Amino acid sequence: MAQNKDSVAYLGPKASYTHQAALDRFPETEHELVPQTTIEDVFASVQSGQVKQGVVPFENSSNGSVVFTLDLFADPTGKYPDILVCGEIYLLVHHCLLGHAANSSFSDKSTSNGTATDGEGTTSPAKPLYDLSSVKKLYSHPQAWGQCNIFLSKYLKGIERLDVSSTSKAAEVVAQDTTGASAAISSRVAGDLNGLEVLGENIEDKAGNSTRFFVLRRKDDQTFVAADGEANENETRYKTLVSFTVAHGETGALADCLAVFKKYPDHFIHTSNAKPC
Ligand SMILES: O=C(O)C(=O)C[C@]1(C(=O)O)C=C[C@@H](O)C=C1
Repeated sequence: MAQNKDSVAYLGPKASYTHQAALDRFPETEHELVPQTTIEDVFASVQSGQVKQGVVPFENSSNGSVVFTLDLFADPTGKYPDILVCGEIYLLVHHCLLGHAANSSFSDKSTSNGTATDGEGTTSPAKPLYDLSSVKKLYSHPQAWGQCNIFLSKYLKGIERLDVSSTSKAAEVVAQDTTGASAAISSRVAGDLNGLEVLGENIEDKAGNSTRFFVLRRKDDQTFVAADGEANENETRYKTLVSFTVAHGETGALADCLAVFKKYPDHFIHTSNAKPC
């Protein structure tokens, strides 16, 4: 495990969307990017100080919250008391269906690109680039299924779906099966890295499909604490993530908590003025 002070953990392996988001913010020329097997491993490596920061997926424009990450923020067993969100990264997510196409024939490529959108930004389903009749198993991260419903229900209805820890893990698994029976929903980058064919491209339901990632750090990390102090002196405004639990037995408990925003409007600024930290 990297001890470098500029090390950044991410949900791996290489070529995951989380890796791509991490590279956007933390170029490898200045940071050591450290792949982790699960989102929880990213939390654990930041909490333990093994890495300086971590990148985790948080929510998707078409499929909503990443529940694994939300559960870790809720932290019911108190494992991650020092984790703080200190940044956000948005990534446009274009999914591909990846596999070994050696035994399949080409479908008509001239009609293969389904990227037209309707008025609501919904993408009509992309058409497969290859005959998919040999595909018997699909691998991906659970978040990806819900982003590709139209393509999956039209061309791969009833095919067994197997959850794996990330989309790039799915590409790795599928690369091992050269029979053509397995396919992954993952990125083109992961396909290239694992020697897989693109059997379908832009298979996400909605144009503009994007995922928001959070950057994590320890709240007592002195290098950031000093920078925060300096920023506050300059009246820099930050977005804030607040996590809390309400008394579930009390009617209106959540409304009571939220009422504080109405009661003290001067303490809160409109987010358009806030700097993504
Ligand atoms: O980073 C990856 O590749 C993942 O598998 C995670 C994840 C997520 O949990 O949202 C990241 C981006 C996409 O929305 C789909 C999956």
